[in-house]
Amino acid sequence: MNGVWTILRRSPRAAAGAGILLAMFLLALLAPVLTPYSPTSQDFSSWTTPGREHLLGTTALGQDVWAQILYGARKTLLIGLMAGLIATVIGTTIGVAGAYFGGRVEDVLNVVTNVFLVLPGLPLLIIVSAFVRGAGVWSIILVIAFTGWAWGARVLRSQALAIRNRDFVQAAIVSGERPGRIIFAEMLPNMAGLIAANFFSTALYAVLSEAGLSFLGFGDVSSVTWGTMLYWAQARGALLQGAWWWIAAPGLLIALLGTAFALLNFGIDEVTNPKIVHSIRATKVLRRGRKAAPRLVSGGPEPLMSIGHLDAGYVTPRGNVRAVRDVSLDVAPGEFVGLAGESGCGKSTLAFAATRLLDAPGAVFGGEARLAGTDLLELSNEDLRRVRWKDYSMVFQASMNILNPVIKVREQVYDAMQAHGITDPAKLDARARELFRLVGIREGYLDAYPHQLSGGMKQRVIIAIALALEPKLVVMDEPTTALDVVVQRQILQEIDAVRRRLGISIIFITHDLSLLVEMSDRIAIMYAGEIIEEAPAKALYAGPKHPYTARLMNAFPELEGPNERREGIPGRPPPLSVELRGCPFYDRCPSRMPGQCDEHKPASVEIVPGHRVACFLHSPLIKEGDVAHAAD
Ligand SMILES: Nc1ncnc2c1ncn2[C@@H]1O[C@H](COP(=O)(O)OP(=O)(O)OP(=O)(O)O)[C@@H](O)[C@H]1O
Repeated sequence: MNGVWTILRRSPRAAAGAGILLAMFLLALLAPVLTPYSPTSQDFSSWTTPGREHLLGTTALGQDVWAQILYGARKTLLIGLMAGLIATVIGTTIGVAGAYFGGRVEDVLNVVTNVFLVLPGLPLLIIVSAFVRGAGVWSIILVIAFTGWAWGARVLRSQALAIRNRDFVQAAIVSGERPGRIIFAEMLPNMAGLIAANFFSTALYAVLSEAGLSFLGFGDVSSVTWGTMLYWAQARGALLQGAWWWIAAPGLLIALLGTAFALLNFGIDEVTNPKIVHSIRATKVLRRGRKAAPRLVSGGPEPLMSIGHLDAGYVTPRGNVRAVRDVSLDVAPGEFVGLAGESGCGKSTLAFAATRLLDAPGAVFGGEARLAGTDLLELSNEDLRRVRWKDYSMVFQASMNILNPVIKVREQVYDAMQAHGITDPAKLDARARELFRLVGIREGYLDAYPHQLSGGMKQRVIIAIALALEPKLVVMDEPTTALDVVVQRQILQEIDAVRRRLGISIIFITHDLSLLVEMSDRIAIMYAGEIIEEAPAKALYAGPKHPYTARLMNAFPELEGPNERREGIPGRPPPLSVELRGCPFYDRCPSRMPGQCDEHKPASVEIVPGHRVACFLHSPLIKEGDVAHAAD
């Protein structure tokens, strides 16, 4: 339900579509209240023009057109929605089953889908409906659903294939979950936006098909729908008689209903595609208790990026996974901030949420992400498009896969610049060459295709694109993890050189704490969705305060000195789908204090300027509630 409200709130198109649809539902429901006449009774004089007695005039047989419109809405809506629903269920089942099971099943389902796709739609509809002619509204619904599911199956299969390869689905398969559970609990919720958009586009197809079939006389002409009204109007020569109302009323309403479905389709796509679904209920709950975001570096410069009390995660059928919990983090202009922590602690969710890229079922539950004072989470999609790439950009681990293999690198580098108004060919060329020099690729590769470049070069191209408009901030989530260590180091050195030259800020996410110590001005350590320690890199290296940071440091080899055997951290982080009481590291902490650390949550406290830690060893008296109280 939250998702529905979010879509309506964020997309004026979806809201307009829903408004029109609601109005039509009301017309259909309130038909007996809105007209005293039956849609089929022929009690009136023929061809009466619209007026007080007959709002929309009468037909050749003396039926009231307004009554026909009201009662016809019932069947037209029923046909549109039910045919849309059935076609979506068939399309989703076939698309997802093919993607999930692969092999023979996928081959067979693909052939079936392709056969339906190549058969021309209208002739197929006409042939099938000719067979079931006169069999009633439900046969029309089934005919339309039967001929209209294939396109949805194709689209949903593509998305299901992508989701099936995601880590959480692979993990569910490996852990032996049943296919039905994986499909319904893991995959389908991730496809909700596309399934809903597909439903409305199929409903649109159904309404238009019913109108077309009825108009041609292949519908159930004995029942009153907007489509059969058109059929009878045409058959009785309404236009020749000048009875425009008989044609105009159902015609316009069909167009309006089609528009409503199309608007809902676009609106859902607009909101679910641009990577954010706000959970309003959760947002409200969390905002009620919002405190002022703490400034990280006391007395430091005004931050460029200020993430304040950000809560984000995933909406799943088993409840919300709170992968980012009340995280506040500031980044000063030109600063290199490293974010480290074990796998699954929420680093990527934080990066995606703060840059408005969190895909459904990901959701921002509350908080803010201000870039130069503007909260990115509040921007309209249009405004977001304006600032993305220009004011901030992102490089992710698999970013190099976004390069289109059949388009030359040059054009793909030009893309972002052209989208922001740089169109002069000479300027584009000069800038592209400069960027390539900056990230250490020979300019000649501008005219290569991506498949001619190595993984390292492709990732450099992505970094060049991210820097193209000289953004103030670049968020990098494991940008070099897929590359070998030598290339990794070279690229990182170049990123650092570019940052210093252009004065951009960087948020850099990695598992590799030793790398961060070398590169960063400041480091934040994440654990179980929270930032548990943050400090200047050198201070953190020299004296980590949180037992987790200390153990994390110990798990990596020293930068210098003899090689020693490193210890891991025994135990596992707590699940993020449950509320945590006390310190999240309690179970694994060698210094835990029963009665204190498991009962109370330690607040993040600045123990020396610029060094914050959330641990009772260093802030024994301060619990989270105390801080909230003090802030009030
Ligand atoms: N689509 C999803 N549905 C439910 N939970 C998810 C989904 N995606 C991620 N999670 C969970 O959210 C938590 C945080 O994941 P995230 O990818 O942000 O961690 P991370 O620190 O970036 O991990 P890594 O370093 O391995 O990339 C994990 O526990 C993960 O299982």
